[in-house]
Amino acid sequence: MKIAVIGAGSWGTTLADMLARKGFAVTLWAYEADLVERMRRARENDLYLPGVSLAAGLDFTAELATAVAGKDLLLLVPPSQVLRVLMQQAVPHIAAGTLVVSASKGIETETLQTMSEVLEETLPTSLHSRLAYLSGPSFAKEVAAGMPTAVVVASRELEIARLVQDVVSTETFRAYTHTDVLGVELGGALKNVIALAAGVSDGLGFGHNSRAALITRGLAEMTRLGQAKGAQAATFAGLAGMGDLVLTCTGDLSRNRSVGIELGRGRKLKDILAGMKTVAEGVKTSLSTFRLAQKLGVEVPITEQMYRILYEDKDPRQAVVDLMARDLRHEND
Ligand SMILES: NC(=O)c1ccc[n+]([C@@H]2O[C@H](COP(=O)([O-])OP(=O)(O)OC[C@H]3O[C@@H](n4cnc5c(N)ncnc54)[C@H](O)[C@@H]3O)[C@@H](O)[C@H]2O)c1
Ligand SMILES: O=P(O)(O)OC[C@H](O)CO
Repeated sequence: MKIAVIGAGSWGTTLADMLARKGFAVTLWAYEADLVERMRRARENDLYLPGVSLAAGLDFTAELATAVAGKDLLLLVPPSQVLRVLMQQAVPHIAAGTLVVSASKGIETETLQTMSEVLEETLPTSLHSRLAYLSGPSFAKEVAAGMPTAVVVASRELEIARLVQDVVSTETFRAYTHTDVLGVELGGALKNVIALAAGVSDGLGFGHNSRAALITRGLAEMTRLGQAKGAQAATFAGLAGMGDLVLTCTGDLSRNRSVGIELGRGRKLKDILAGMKTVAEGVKTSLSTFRLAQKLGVEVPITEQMYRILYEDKDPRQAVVDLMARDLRHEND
């Protein structure tokens, strides 16, 4: 099977390396042409995955058309906000019958569309039944180090999910199948917003009680919004929901949680982002999720406060006060 991985950030590079080691012919497309040159020479992604020696058979290119042409499977791993433009450029070169798997976690800010909605709008209808989504608790660094990891592959067509499950699973990377595409992709996108909030809580010096409350009530609002959009509630109790939420709200490797910690310590968003070359998807997804929730008439109190901290420069301490002062209610309301 010939595979192209689109996006050479830490996750795309890790997945490309893993699949090349499994014996597939893998081409990794990078946005940065100079990075391609360096990866070819040193077999290391010094920008996004330093210190990891890449598989001998892994091929690199900065040409998107070359990357996608003649492939059996495309694994899409760019930041979510650029998926649309990349697909618009790639479409004329994608062969009929190609499997297309998205591993990006986010919601477009302009359209409020999820990755499945973006792909269904940009790819020809003939490819829609060939689409799948990879999500779940998976820090790239830990996967690259061969640490046991469990993820979910969702597709509306169970057969396609099974096919992709077989392709991506290894001795240390265990994929489960799912058919709730929306639930799986929303779990991965929405948890980033709650992870920012958990970081803010840590940065403010709050403790385990606060974090546990954010995780649990965060899951409640993720589920509420997901259901309003047509996802299944049970999906949010699985790897792509609760699993990824716990990982990202507690793990020191999370970029989203790290950004939240800095905000909680009083740094300004633009200063934090200026020093970052990696993507913290939750920053943009806070905006899209808050707008989406307003559009669907769903209450998302944690996301709303995160949006106000990020986009209205609200003092994080006041955001906590406002969250705690809301009307008292039943837990399941
Ligand atoms: N890193 C992880 O542990 C991890 C795990 C699961 C899912 N993800 C998801 O994978 C996606 C990619 O994240 P990552 O962590 O691999 O990236 P990263 O933060 O390591 O690197 C940033 C990436 O953005 C790319 N980029 C920047 N500007 C671009 C542009 N204009 N056009 C195209 N590409 C551009 C860079 O080339 C690079 O590939 C995100 O949606 C993320 O949520 C990441
Ligand atoms: O580092 P983060 O916060 O982008 O999280 C990475 C992955 O989504 C964890 O599953």
